[in-house]
Amino acid sequence: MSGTLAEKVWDAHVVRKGTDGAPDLLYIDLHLVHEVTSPQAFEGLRLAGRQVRRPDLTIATEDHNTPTLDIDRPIADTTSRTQIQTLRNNAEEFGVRLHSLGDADQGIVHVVGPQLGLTMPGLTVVCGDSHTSTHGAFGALAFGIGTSEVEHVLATQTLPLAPFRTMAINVEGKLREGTTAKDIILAIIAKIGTGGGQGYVLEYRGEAIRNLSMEARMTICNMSIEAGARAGMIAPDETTFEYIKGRPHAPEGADWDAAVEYWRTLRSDDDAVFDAEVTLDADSLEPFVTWGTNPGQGLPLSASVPDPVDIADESARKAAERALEYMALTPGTPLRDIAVDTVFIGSCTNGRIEDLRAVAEVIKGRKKNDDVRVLVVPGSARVRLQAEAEGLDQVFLDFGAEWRNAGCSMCLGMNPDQLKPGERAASTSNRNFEGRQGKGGRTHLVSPLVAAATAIRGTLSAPADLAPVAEPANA
Ligand SMILES: CC(C)[C@H](C(=O)O)[C@@H](O)C(=O)O
Ligand code: SF4
Repeated sequence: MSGTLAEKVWDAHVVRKGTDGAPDLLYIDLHLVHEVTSPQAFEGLRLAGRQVRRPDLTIATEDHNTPTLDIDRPIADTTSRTQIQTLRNNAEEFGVRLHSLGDADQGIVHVVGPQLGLTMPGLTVVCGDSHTSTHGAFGALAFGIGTSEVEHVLATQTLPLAPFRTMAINVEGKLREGTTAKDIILAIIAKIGTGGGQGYVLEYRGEAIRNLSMEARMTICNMSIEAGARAGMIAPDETTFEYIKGRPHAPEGADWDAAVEYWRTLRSDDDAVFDAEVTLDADSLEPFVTWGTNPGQGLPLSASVPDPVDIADESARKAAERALEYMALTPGTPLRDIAVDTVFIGSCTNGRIEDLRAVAEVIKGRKKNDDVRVLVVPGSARVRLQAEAEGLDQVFLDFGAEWRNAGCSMCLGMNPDQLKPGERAASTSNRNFEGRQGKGGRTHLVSPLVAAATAIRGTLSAPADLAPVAEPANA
């Protein structure tokens, strides 16, 4: 029977089929855990006298509450310290592997899983975190779950899941220079809206997707949730296999060959029917930035702040009015004229080594704008080590940026890295809700390339807006 990628992975994991509209019970292959959504789940186990059913399929890391400075000192903030200590206690009590601050494999949960080779095609992956959709880039069915579901998975390694609908997102053509995966996903969300993916598992397909690296594919799947989707997926291919091969948890020898043979079957059949289809043209795509307070309020960088008067739909108009007021923006202002005081480069959307390389390439030999504070926060300690091995840290420091330790950091400001009221950031993260990066802070979501150029010019900019670096006279 022909099916979509998502249906194939789902069907391979049904432990018990639901009848009369009841959810199917699915087997879970990988459970990722962090400090924010796990304390009550472990407490639930403790109260019920239960164990973690499969500690070998469960892995925890510290990310949201970790400081990015002075990580060898006790965490100053009491709430964060308690949160992290609780995870450490739980991991020890229940025998769960934990990568703590200071460990080379600590980092944002969605950066750590793929990096260790734990995230693989065809797996079901869950985590008490909405951006678990990131792992779908490998052809895994990856869902964010709530704390009570975390407890259920800890106790049983299964999860009852309601049926989903499928949406194909076809991104055809070739990306132009200066346009990236981030621009693709921001454009998709602007097109279908923050509720456009509700109830769906999205499958990103087409030439532009096939040409993307794994890291870029993760950027896209990461933000599926910002379109309201249950999950986002991309069929695995040679790029996927290449990325996984040789990683600490990747299969080896005959197991590798068998795995790849199976992984090759994980694609939507040519005659598979999707419940919905959307198409985006990569050829005409420009760098995209958000102007509002949800990830769907985005436009090409060459556009101007929209005038709510021109928005026909009343609720969208009201949302735009409110967003512009919060963002302190005037309709008609060219987006390129918007000055920021902070540039944040990091998060599970764009905190991987490739993102840091892309930024370094743009800023090399230049200085940041005097009025802008630039924070570069690697997505994991490994990314940090790799960047340092490549000398990227020096490029950031010479530029005038701050080079920090790994974690979620200013993506959501659960640690000291926050915007002050009224401050405005260009951020490579995924959410621009009111107060997301600090109370009263204003966020423009951008790609790493736009972040880099903005840090130089001080206003939202793309690398194409930069004057060439002057060659030394004696060169
Ligand atoms: C803290 C966590 C539950 C949350 C999420 O689920 O996404 C966070 O990671 C975020 O990005 O807002
Ligand atoms: S980096 Fe941001 S989006 Fe990703 S898990 Fe952390 S807080 Fe959530």
